[in-house]
Parts: sequence; structure tokens; C-alpha cells
Amino acid sequence: MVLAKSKNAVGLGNSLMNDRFGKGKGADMRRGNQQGIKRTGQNGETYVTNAKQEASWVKMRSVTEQAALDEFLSTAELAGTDFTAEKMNNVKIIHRDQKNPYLLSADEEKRAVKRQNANKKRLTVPRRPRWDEHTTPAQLDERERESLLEWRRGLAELQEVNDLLMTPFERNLEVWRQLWRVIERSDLVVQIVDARNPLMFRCEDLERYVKEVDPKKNNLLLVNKADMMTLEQRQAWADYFLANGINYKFFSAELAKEVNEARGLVDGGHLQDEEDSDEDDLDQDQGVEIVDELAQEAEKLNVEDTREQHEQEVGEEGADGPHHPADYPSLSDERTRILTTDELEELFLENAPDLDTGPDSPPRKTQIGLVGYPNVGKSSTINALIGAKKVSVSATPGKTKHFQTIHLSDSVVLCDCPGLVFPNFATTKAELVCNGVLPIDQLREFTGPAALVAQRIPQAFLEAIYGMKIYPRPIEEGGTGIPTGEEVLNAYAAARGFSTTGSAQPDESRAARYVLKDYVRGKLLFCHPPPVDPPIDTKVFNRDLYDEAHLPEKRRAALAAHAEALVTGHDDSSLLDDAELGPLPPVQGEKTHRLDKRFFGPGAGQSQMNMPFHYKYSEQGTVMSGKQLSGRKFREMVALEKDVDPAELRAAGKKHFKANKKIAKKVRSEYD
Ligand SMILES: Nc1nc2c(ncn2[C@@H]2O[C@H](COP(=O)(O)OP(=O)(O)OP(=O)(O)O)[C@@H](O)[C@H]2O)c(=O)[nH]1
Repeated sequence: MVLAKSKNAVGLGNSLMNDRFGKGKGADMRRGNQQGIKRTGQNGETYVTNAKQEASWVKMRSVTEQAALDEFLSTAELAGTDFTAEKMNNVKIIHRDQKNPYLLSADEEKRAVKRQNANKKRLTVPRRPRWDEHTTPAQLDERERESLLEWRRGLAELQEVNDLLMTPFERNLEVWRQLWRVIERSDLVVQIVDARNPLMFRCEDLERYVKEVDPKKNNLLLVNKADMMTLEQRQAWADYFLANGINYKFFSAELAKEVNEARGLVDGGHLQDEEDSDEDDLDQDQGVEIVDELAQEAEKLNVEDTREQHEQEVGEEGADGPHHPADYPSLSDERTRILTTDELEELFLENAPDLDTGPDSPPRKTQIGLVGYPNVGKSSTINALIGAKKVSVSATPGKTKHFQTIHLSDSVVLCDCPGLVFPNFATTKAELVCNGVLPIDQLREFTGPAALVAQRIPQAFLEAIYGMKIYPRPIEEGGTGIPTGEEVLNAYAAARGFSTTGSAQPDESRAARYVLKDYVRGKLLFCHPPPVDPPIDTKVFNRDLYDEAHLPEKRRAALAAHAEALVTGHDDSSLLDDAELGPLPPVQGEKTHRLDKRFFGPGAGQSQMNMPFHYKYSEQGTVMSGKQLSGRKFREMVALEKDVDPAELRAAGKKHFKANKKIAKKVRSEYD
């Protein structure tokens, strides 16, 4: 019997033949010698292997995913030889493409985490080889290649022998060279991490490496996006960081930006509005007043947090306790404080070692290196610090490619390193997508990440935020009581009218892109608890994130109006349409009512002081005590009042500043 050879056979021989001599590949290969070779991986991701003589800007492309052949070829390139010689030297293929586990069961995950913990110490960053004034550039180049090769072999072995899944860590020598330079020149290395999963983004070995380069250098963990956390969550993480001796601070580039914007709006508004300056001069003062007020409210944020905490702690006894910030000395809780930009700058100087410039050397500025994964908010942090837009900010991972220096003041220089993915363990690729490490637009396998979203975000909140109805399989028919990823995507696709061409089925893949981006962006919010013993229940940890305060303004208004319509009997389901996403199907009444009860009933959710601008206001007759109104929310409200898209309002920005300001005032007076 002759066995047909599998069409899908993917041995090295096949890979080589296909790659070298497959249709149209020869030319690619030749081009690759000059330009680097762009490839498409098994999961649809693209990546590039470096050719030897590339221009440096080409070399800076991130190389994070490599299949067998590419790993083999670039290993050969790094080793300064071609692949034939490498093969003859009997170098074995050191890395197979990672498995793509769908999702792990609780037991599997436990086992995986155990294996990860046992091997944690082996997660290293590559070291720059030693060099001195006698080392020639060519020698250094060769040593650096060797060092990277050794490092990659070690990690590949770690993965293979222990069956561990790793982040698609950076393999491009040029990117690591940027990091080495940033570390060498920095007095303080600030690792920026995403507050939703700080440990996933923290590289412990980087801290060790910083100390190895010079024991006088210091490390700081900056937990950015802290606006996404509740005070309780910050407390839990603060306890963990302190217990583990981690030098950390909370920050929010987004909040800092809003304060900057509020200030800039006034300045910019004056400049732009010269032509109608005689309209009413009084307005300028009022504008300044509004912004001053906003800024003051932002400054009060941490005090408010502290007060709230104090009131919780003292309970009834302290009901008529102190009311002035200065009356809370014991609660000036530095542990959970979200720093302002001024405080952050001060902190940089405090944490940097004393500069040993010597009597003859000129005084120099303190160098602060900013390092972190793509998308954790390095550019946003820098923008917030310089208070003006100098670095372009994007929601697409991997924008900053070369490190840049920014002279922040007479005493501080910031050094922004390209976003790079450090080697770290991951349980699943789905987790990597949800953490924003793998780009969503290039995603083919979306069921795993969608399942994580469905598991983490309560059904009722998903329904409320998207104004849709999810139909999970009933428990008696084998359902779990929690919708599957597919069920969520189906509901979303149906609500938005996304259907596949031809078969007119719900377009889950398109729905997945929206839902997953909302998750990465934090519209669908989930924060990981610190890994403590006994473990913290993630549902309890996150429960305060799914209340009415966390719904976008428009949805809140629409739902409230709809609830009222139900009471008065004038049901208008069009109120539930989302202007950004298109109309929803009709007949939402019963669902909304149920949601209102579940979410918006008395005591159903506690508001959190995690946004900068807050004051009491009422909406649709509901008093929402202690809610905050950020600059963005404020814009949304004005947009709602003017019946325009908030994005439009923002774009119009300074031009219509005065007109908007009047509306803003009106809205505020109505809601105050
Ligand atoms: N909610 C919230 N979002 C933030 C914060 N900081 C940054 N973001 C958002 O996170 C995304 C990524 O921010 P960037 O500043 O571009 O991130 P980066 O680390 O510089 O990314 P690379 O340039 O790719 O290295 C953007 O959509 C920001 O708006 C924050 O403090 N809070």
C-alpha cells in the first residue's frame, strides 16, 4: 500500500524547499539578502529576519515570532555564517513554533504556573558583552551577536525541555542594542507596566541587569494606567509590592494628559479665538475658572480616595470626622497615591543616585531611562511629562522604534527606549492577545481571547455596554451559566449587523476585533489580582468595575432614558442605538429593565474615585453621588447636549472653545 504524503507536512526539508524554491520565493530570497525577509507565520502574523547588511532603520523592525526555518536562518545569520555551514556544524534547530493551546483548565493552569515559577530565574535579558577602549567595533559587533545567540539558545532550551509557553519575546539584536544603550546611560531605569497585569509586564531580570551594569543605578516600577484600578485594587497591589520589596509608584498618563489638556484648552483657546475676542471677554475668565477648578479637582483625587478609605475604616464612629485634607495625616497614603506629573518628576530625581561628576567634569543632567512593553504607555507618560505633544501616541503596539532623548528640564533628561517584549512565561496565546502583546489586526485565532473576555466580563455588563442580548446555552442543556466567547461574538455581530458575505452568518471575526480592542483599551475592564496566598477571587477583586459609573456616558443616558420610558409606557428602543456602532435590533425593553435592576439598583455598585475630576451631578433624575467627570466625559456630555460625536467635538477643539465652554457651563449648572 502506498501512503499518500500529507500535504501539511512541515519538516525542515519541506520548509527549506518551499521557502527557497517555492513559487515566487526565489526572488524573495534574493531580495532578502539585501532587505531582510518578510514572512507570514502559521497564525497569520508577519515577521522579518535580518539580512546582514541592512540599513539600521530596517533592522529595527521587531522580530518576535519565528518558525523553525526562520529561527534556523537567523541563528545562522547571528552566528555569522550561512545556514549550510550551520547545518554541517550540526547545530540543531533550537526552537519549534509554540503550541497554540486554546484555553487551559484550572488544573492545567495550576501546573503551568508551577512550572513557570520553578524556572522563573532563567528568564533573562541578553547581556551586552564586556568591552573597553581596546575593543574594535567589529569585535564588539561579533561578541554581541554571540551573546544574543547564546541567550536565544538558552531560552529555546528552557521552552522545549519544560514545555513552557513564552511571550513572543524580542529577538532582534538591534532592539536589544537600544536597550543596552538606554541602560548604560541612565541613572534611574523606570520600567513602565500596565496596571491591569503588572507582573506580566515586569521583567525582574532587567532590574538585576541594571544593577550589574552599575550598582549605583536604580530601578523603579511605574504602574501606569492606574486610573483603570479601584482604590481597593491599588491597595492590594501596594501590599504585594511592599511585601516583595518592589520600588513602585502608581501613575496615570491619561489622567495627567486630561489635566494638561484642561490647562492647554484655556491657553490654546485664547490664542485661537482672537477673531471673536470682542465677543465677551468675561468668557476667558470663566474659562480659566473652569479649568482651574478641574485642575484642583484632579489634585484632590488622592485626597478624596484617602477620605473615602478613612470613612470606610472609621465607619459609623467617624461619621462626623474631619473634612479637610489636612485632617487626614495618618491617611496621606503614599502607597496607593496616583502621582501627578510634578510629583513624578520629583520622584525621578529622588530615586536617581547622586551624580558623581567629579571636580573637573562638567555638571550633567540626571538621565532617566523609560523601558517597557509596547503599548504600556511610555509615549503617553512622556507626553504627560512634557505637557505638550512631542512623541506620537498610538494604540498600535510597537510605534517607538529608536530610543530618543527628551530634555525635560535643566536637571532631567528622559530616554525613551523602543517598546520591547521581554521573555516571560504566558499560559496561553489568548492571554497575550488580551494583554495587548499580540496585535489584534493580525489575529486569525480569536476564539481563545474571546473566551477569556466572556469569562472575565460579566454577561450583564457586556449586554449593558453594547446594548445587546447574549443567549448563553441554558444550564439544563449543558451550559455553564457563563456565555462562551462565541456566544458573545454572535450577539455582538447580530446587534451590529455584522454578517459574513455569502452565507450571511454573524461575522464573529469582525466582532472579535471590536470586542478585543475594547478589552485591550480598557473599555471592557479587568484587572488581575496580585498572586498571594490564599489567592484573591478575581470576581470579587473586579466586582466594582462593572457598575453604572463604568459605562460610557452615552450608554448611561440611553439606558436611563429607556428605563424611564418603560415606566411612562413610552418605549423608544432607538434610544439604545449606539451612534458609533449603528442601530440595535428592537425589543430590548425587558432586558434593559433587568439590567437596570441588577446594575443600577440601590447599592448595586460602589463608585470609585479613580478619575480626576469629580463632582456630584444628577442625570435623568438619578442622583449619582461621588461620581467623577473627567475631561473626556465632560466632552461627551457636551457632545450629547449638542448632539454631535465627541470625536468631532474634540477635533473642533480650540476653534469652538468659547461656544463649547458656554454649553459646558450650561450642562454643569444643570447637573450640579
Ligand atoms: N486609561 C489609560 N490609558 C492609557 C494610559 N497611558 C496610555 N494609555 C493608552 O494606552 C495606549 C498606548 O499608549 P502609548 O503611550 O502609545 O504606549 P507606548 O508604550 O509608548 O507604546 P509603543 O510606542 O508602542 O512602545 C494608548 O491608546 C493610550 O491612550 C493611562 O494612564 N490610562
